[in-house]
Formats: sequence, C-alpha cells, structure tokens
Amino acid sequence: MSFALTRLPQTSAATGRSSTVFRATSRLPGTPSWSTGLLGFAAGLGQMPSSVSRSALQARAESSNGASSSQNGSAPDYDYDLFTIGAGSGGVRASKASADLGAKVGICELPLGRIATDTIGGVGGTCILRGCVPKKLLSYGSEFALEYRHGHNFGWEQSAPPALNWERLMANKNKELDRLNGVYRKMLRDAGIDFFEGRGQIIDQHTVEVNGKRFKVKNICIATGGKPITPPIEGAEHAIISDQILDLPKLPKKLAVVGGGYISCEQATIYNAFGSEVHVFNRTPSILGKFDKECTSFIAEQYKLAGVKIYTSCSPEKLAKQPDGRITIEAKYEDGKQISVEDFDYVLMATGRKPNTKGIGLEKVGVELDDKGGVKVDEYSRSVSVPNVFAIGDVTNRIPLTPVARMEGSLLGAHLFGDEPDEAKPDYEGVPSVVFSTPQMATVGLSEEDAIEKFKDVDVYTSTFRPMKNSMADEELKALTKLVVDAKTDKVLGIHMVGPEAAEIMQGLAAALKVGITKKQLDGTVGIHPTSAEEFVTMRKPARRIRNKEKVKAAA
Ligand SMILES: Cc1cc2nc3c(=O)[nH]c(=O)nc-3n(C[C@H](O)[C@H](O)[C@H](O)COP(=O)(O)OP(=O)(O)OC[C@H]3O[C@@H](n4cnc5c(N)ncnc54)[C@H](O)[C@@H]3O)c2cc1C
Ligand SMILES: NC(=O)c1ccc[n+]([C@@H]2O[C@H](COP(=O)([O-])OP(=O)(O)OC[C@H]3O[C@@H](n4cnc5c(N)ncnc54)[C@H](O)[C@@H]3O)[C@@H](O)[C@H]2O)c1
Repeated sequence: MSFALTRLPQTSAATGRSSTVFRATSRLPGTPSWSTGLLGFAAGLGQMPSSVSRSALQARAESSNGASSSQNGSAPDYDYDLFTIGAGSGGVRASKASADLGAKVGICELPLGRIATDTIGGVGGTCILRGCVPKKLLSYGSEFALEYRHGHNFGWEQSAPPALNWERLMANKNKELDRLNGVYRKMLRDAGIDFFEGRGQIIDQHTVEVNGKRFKVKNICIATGGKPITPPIEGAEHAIISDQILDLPKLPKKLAVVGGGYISCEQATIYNAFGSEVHVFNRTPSILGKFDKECTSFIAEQYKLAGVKIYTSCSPEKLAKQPDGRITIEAKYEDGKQISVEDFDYVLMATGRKPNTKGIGLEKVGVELDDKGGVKVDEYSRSVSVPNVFAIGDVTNRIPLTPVARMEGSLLGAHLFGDEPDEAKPDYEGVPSVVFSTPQMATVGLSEEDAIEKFKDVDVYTSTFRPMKNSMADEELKALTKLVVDAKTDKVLGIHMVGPEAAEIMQGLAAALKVGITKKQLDGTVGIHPTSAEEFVTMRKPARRIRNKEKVKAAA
C-alpha cells in the first residue's frame, strides 16, 4: 500500500475563506498515485517532474522553501506557502504549478477593466486582456480586408464593397476577452488557489496585504508585469498607449505610431489593413532593430508596399491638439530637418515597456532592482537580496514574452515544491518570437549579425519568393526564408521568416533548432508541397559564405 494525496477543504484562520489542502490517504496498489485533480498538472504546468511523492513533498515541506501547509492535518505556520501578486501569464502559471504540487497558494489581482491603471487590471493580465489575445483578434479581423481583395481573382464576385462594422468587432472582441478572464478565474478556483481581488502590497518579508487583509506567507511571488513607457515630449498627454489602441471607440482615418518595435509594427499594419492611413515615426534608421537586419529591411519594404508610411531616424518632438480635436506631430530627423504632419485621429506611443515595481512595498523589504527598475533575480527567479521573494515575467526584465513568463512560472513552482529543485531553471536558449504584423516575421536563434560575431564562419541561405496565393491574387507582397548555419559544425544557428503563416511555421522549426538540427538534416527532410514552409528544406546554395567575419563568396 502507498499514499495518495486527497484534496480536503479547510478554512483558514487568518482569511476566514475556505481553501484546499492536501492530506495523505492510503490507496491500493495499482491505482494511480495522483488524483484526477493533480493530473491537471500536466496540462497546466507543461512539464511533470520525474516523480513526485508524498515523502518528497514532506521533505520539501521541511526544507527552507517547500510546502509547509498541513498535509498531515496539523496547523500551518503560514496562511500560504506561496502568495502571488499579479494574475497575468506568469503569476497564474506559477500559482497553478505550485498548487498542483501540493502547496497552499493565494493570489491577488486588480479588478477587471480594459485599460490598466494602478487600480485596474484583471485575471489573465496583459496577454489575455490587452496584449497577445486582443492583438491577434484584431489582426484576424484586419486580414479579411486582404482576403476580400484577393478573392476577386479567385472568382468571387462582390455585389458591394465589404463594410466594416467597428462596433460589432469591438463588442465581440471584448466578449471573448471576458470569456477568457472567466476561464482563467475558473482555472484558479479548480486548482484550489485562493483568489483575492485587490491591490497586493508587501508589508514585511512574510506579510502581504490585500484590501486591508493581511496574510502570513512563506514565499512571495512578484508577477506584476510591465507598463508602457511614454517619452517626455511636449503634448505627450494627447497620445494613447497600446491598451487603448486595442479598444478604440472608432476606426481612425489617420493614425500615427511612434516607435519601431513589436507593438508599433503590429498595430501599424493591423490598422493599415483596416483602411486607416498609418504613419510610423521611428527614431532609429531601421524598424525592429533587434532582429536580423536583412529580415527587417525586407519587412519594412513589405509594410511600405502595403501602404504604411515609415519615417526613419525621425523623432516626434511635439504633439499639438488642433482646433478640430485632431493631432499634429512635429518631428525632427537625425540630420536636423523638421517636419510637421497633421490630422491624426490618434497617436499611439509604442516606445517600449518597463517593469511594474512601484508601490508594492518592494523597497520596504529591500528587494534589489536593476537599472531599468526590474526585480533582480538569480537563475531560479529568486530575488538576489531577499531569499523568500521570487519574481517572474515582465517584472524581471528578462525576455518579456508570454511563453517565457509561463516557463518561469512553471519552473518556480517546480523549484519551490517539486522533487528536483536544482533542475528547475528556465532555459533562455532558442526562444522563438514573432511580430504579428502583415506580413508576419518569425525568428528563432541568432540573427546573421550575431552569428557572425559569435561564430565567425557562417553560411547564409535565403529565398525570396511570391507566395503562390499572392501571385494569382495579383498581390505584390513577397516572403523571405532564411537559415544561418555554423560553417564549421553545419549546425543551424538561426531560422527566420517573413511572410504569411510565419508564426505557425516557426514553432516546429524552433523545436528542431533547440535539439541542434544541422543543415544536412534539414536538407534530408522531405518537404510538404505546395507550401512556403518547404523552402526551409530546399535551400541548397548559400547566398553568402562568411569566413572569419568576412564575406568570401557571393551566391552563384
Ligand atoms: C500590446 C501587446 C502585445 C503583446 N503581444 C504578445 C504576443 O503576441 N506574444 C507574446 O508572447 N507576448 C506578447 N506580449 C507580451 C506579454 O503580454 C507579456 O510578456 C506577458 O503578459 C507577461 O506576463 P506577466 O505575468 O509577467 O505580466 P502581466 O501579464 O502584465 O500580468 C501582471 C498582472 O499583475 C497585475 N498587478 C500589477 N500590480 C499588482 C498589484 N499590486 N496587486 C495585484 N495585481 C497587480 C496586473 O493587473 C496584471 O494583471 C504583448 C504585450 C503587449 C503590451
Ligand atoms: N508579438 C509579440 O511577441 C509581442 C508583441 C507586442 C509586444 N511584445 C513585448 O512587449 C515589449 C514592448 O513592446 P514595444 O513595441 O513597446 O517595445 P520594443 O522594445 O519592441 O520597441 C520600442 C520601440 O520604441 C522606440 N523608442 C523608444 N524610445 C523612444 C522615443 N523616446 N522616441 C521614439 N522612439 C522610441 C525604440 O527604438 C523601439 O523601436 C516587447 O519588447 C515585446 O517583448 C511582444
């Protein structure tokens, strides 16, 4: 006979709320060692430790960080083994991973709203409510414009030009966000996590307060995400931020976007496809400056072909409200030339985000921050200055992407309450990312520039083509596929694509890169025809060979 863990309801003395604890019960040989509820762990956490047993949990309970709640029914020292501040991508995942491993977990989040403030947020966080999800829904919406246009050459007759009902789009988008907020709240409930709606504040190293209620907590997880940075230019108060561009009351006739990063490129092309006249002001010579240069100059050409107006090396210096309520931008090029562009319905500031670390009591307990205000953590997401405080996601200023926040959350749970705490380290190698613009840009591994810097001898394979559908549709937009290969080992170092479905194509290639695929192995993979993706297994001749950082041979 061995032990199984059974969820039992318990009322917390400190909170007065019912919650869930695990109690060991005997079970017959041959029955599963985890209850159905705990099997949900696999779905929620994404990775199951090699073995998780009651004895291991008890051992961890006695260790400095492990679950301390009453698995044997005795009174706990703390109300919670883990209390998470912020229920976004990272906070929800860390809490669920920990609860699934037997920890008693509390989490707090601000009340739900569309635009985040110090008092408004919502379970699901940025990704679900004002990031990835609404952005992707609007992107889907905008793609219909292209589809309607392309349909003509594929035989479709339209009796009248398609008309966009903006109110319906916004209402349905918001309905979907509310549904997902409900799904996330239910996920917390089902995992036995105590949820508190309100602003979380650290009072001391083992006390967290929400709405005047104080909880004794063993470990604290800071998962408060980030917030937009707005440059201090004159008239900046007339601009909007990304929360607002995802929930506009009307479709702008003319939109300005300041910045040339992810948010700028995504929103510029979404609104361009919807029919707005879009102007992008970018202070550096190229947009998406952190990515592979060939890809970014290629994608900038595609944006221009699609109708987006891009001003490079050009910084807005003043926003002025016109008498008719619209906005004029005064901007200056790097060479000193000045321009003034009028009649913008909205100006979106997409000039980066910063960690959200103010006003939560971090300074009271001495949590050290980096020079950008992010919580400084070690490889296990533990604060470098306060050992029972952990931080995950955008608030740590590592890689501000949802899957990264989730990875950090999963592994925090595994580190604190799992069987193999030392193994539970996030791995930042080969994190893929996508700019969900039209066209999309997807990338994993090194850019050509970084690969040359690091490996010196590099072969670069590229293919530029008009996707089959675009050709018949008389659509000028082209696609680019690119491989960056270590010439010494044949290992693929970077994979890049600009074009339709790049995001969907890149996920599988990211797995291949992660396990160290070579160019020869890619060449030996049979393509799927007819697709754009097959370019990745059919590019045979390098476009460039670089040896000792110098280009030695042009393409034949
Ligand atoms: C417009 C936009 C589009 C994006 N698109 C993508 C994309 O396509 N793919 C991708 O991978 N990433 C995307 N991201 C990034 C992604 O949204 C973030 O990396 C991710 O949400 C980070 O998760 P997090 O848990 O760290 O923080 P968040 O999701 O921001 O969650 C933090 C939560 O903490 C709450 N909070 C803050 N302070 C307190 C407090 N004191 N008490 C209680 N609660 C508090 C907030 O209300 C918030 O809900 C996008 C971001 C933006 C802005
Ligand atoms: N598809 C995705 O995965 C996705 C989408 C959106 C956001 N995100 C995440 O959110 C983060 C924030 O996005 P973002 O686009 O705001 O940031 P970003 O860092 O991608 O881009 C910021 C841009 O603003 C410019 N900029 C900064 N200060 C400026 C100033 N004073 N004047 C003019 N331009 C200025 C920068 O040069 C840069 O082009 C990203 O880093 C990304 O991790 C991801």
